[in-house]
Formats: sequence, C-alpha cells, structure tokens
Amino acid sequence: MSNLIESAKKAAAYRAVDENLPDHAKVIGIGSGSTVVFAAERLGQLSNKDLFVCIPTGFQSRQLIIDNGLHLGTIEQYPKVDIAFDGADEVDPKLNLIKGGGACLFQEKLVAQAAKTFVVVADFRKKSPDYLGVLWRRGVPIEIVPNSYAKVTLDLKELGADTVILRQGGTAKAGPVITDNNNFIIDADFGLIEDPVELHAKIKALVGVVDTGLFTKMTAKAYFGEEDGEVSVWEAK
Ligand SMILES: O=C[C@H](O)[C@H](O)[C@H](O)COP(=O)(O)O
Repeated sequence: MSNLIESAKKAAAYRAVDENLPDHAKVIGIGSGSTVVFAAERLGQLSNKDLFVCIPTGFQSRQLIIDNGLHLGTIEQYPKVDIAFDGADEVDPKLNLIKGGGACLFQEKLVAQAAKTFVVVADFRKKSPDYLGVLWRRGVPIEIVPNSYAKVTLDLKELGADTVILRQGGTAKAGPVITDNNNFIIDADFGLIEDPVELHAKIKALVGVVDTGLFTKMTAKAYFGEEDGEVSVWEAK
C-alpha cells in the first residue's frame, strides 16, 4: 500500500510540473508535506532550473528547495509568484481544500494567494466525492496566537465545532505543536462542510486566529495520482 501511495504522489507531482510550468516562470512557490517533495524533485531535474527562484512555505519546504539544487528566494523579495505547487489533506470537486495537516497552513496560504496559478498535487485518498470533512476527519486546522487558545477554543465551540483539540507534539514533543511562525494549531471538527467560504470567514474573524486550513477560490487545478497508476485532473470551472 505505501509503495502504491508513494508512486501515486510522484505521478501526480511530476505531471503537474510538466503540464503547468510557464515557459518563462521566474518565481515558483513550493508547498509543504510529503507529495510536494516530488514536485521539488521534478523541478530540480529541469535544465533551466538556474533561471527561476523558489519560494518556500516553511522549514521543510526550504530544505526541499536547497536539497534539490534550486535557487531559494523569500516571499518578501518576491511577493508576486508565477505558479505554486502544494499538497492538500482533502479536495472537494469545487477545488476547495483542507490543508494544515502538517501545521504549515499560514505560509502556504500566503504563497498560494501570491501565485498567479496554484496547482495542487495529491493522491487518490484526498479526493472528496462532494464536501470537505468527508475524508479528512481530524478537523479543520487553525493557526492561532498561543495565548489565545483557551478563548478561541470556546469561540469555536460556539461556532458549532463538535471537538476542538489543541494539536500536541505526541511522542516527538511534550506539549503543543509549534508552527514555523511560533504559533499553535487547533483542530476543530465541524463535520461535513457545505460552505467552506462562510466557515472560513467566521473562524478567521475570531481574535487570535492567524488563518485557517480552508483554502477556497484559489486552486486552478488538482492532480491526483490514482491507484491504477493513472493521474486524474480536476480543473476550476
Ligand atoms: O501542513 C501541511 C500541508 O498543508 C500539506 O500540504 C498537507 O498536509 C498535505 O500533505 P501530504 O502531501 O503529506 O499529504
């Protein structure tokens, strides 16, 4: 199973890069997670890789850029990005996403918003048949300023969350996960999400919330590596 999933991730990422990189792309965003690893790998194989810079979305992403021999830039230097590639935890048919399973959502959203074209790479397990919250059952990841966690927890319950969990480091760290921006992550389960735009707006309005893992109206295409080795593509309508 794990080989199948790795192959699916690689197939999706390679095809997404091959089909979408603009000829004269100068600035490319690199997301976070285990699937975008293959997008960075593909970019690192290009003969013209000295002609563009890559903008990371966190520590892991920065390492990917360096390890693949790509030129590293920052979003402060390059606030206009030609194209960005990133993974997702769940994608619905309207190309709304849940992201942040790896706690990288804020910088990912910054780079995705800065990008002219935002392309998602994922495997077949991320493809929701209808709504977000169907397959990804851990809740919506929300980045918050640390000392707001108790108040934001109450607020999220008032907004209708069934469970609100301050994400913990598990065996790797005693205490909460700390993001690349020195914040906390809350996972709030809202069940099936029929209107992610509205839910995002309500959560984002809470004091203490930096951003949510709901990415709406920003994805141009999503590439999915399938179980049979094929790649399927969803495009924004
Ligand atoms: O915080 C993590 C990011 O949003 C990832 O892009 C997302 O979790 C998908 O990661 P993966 O490609 O490992 O499934």
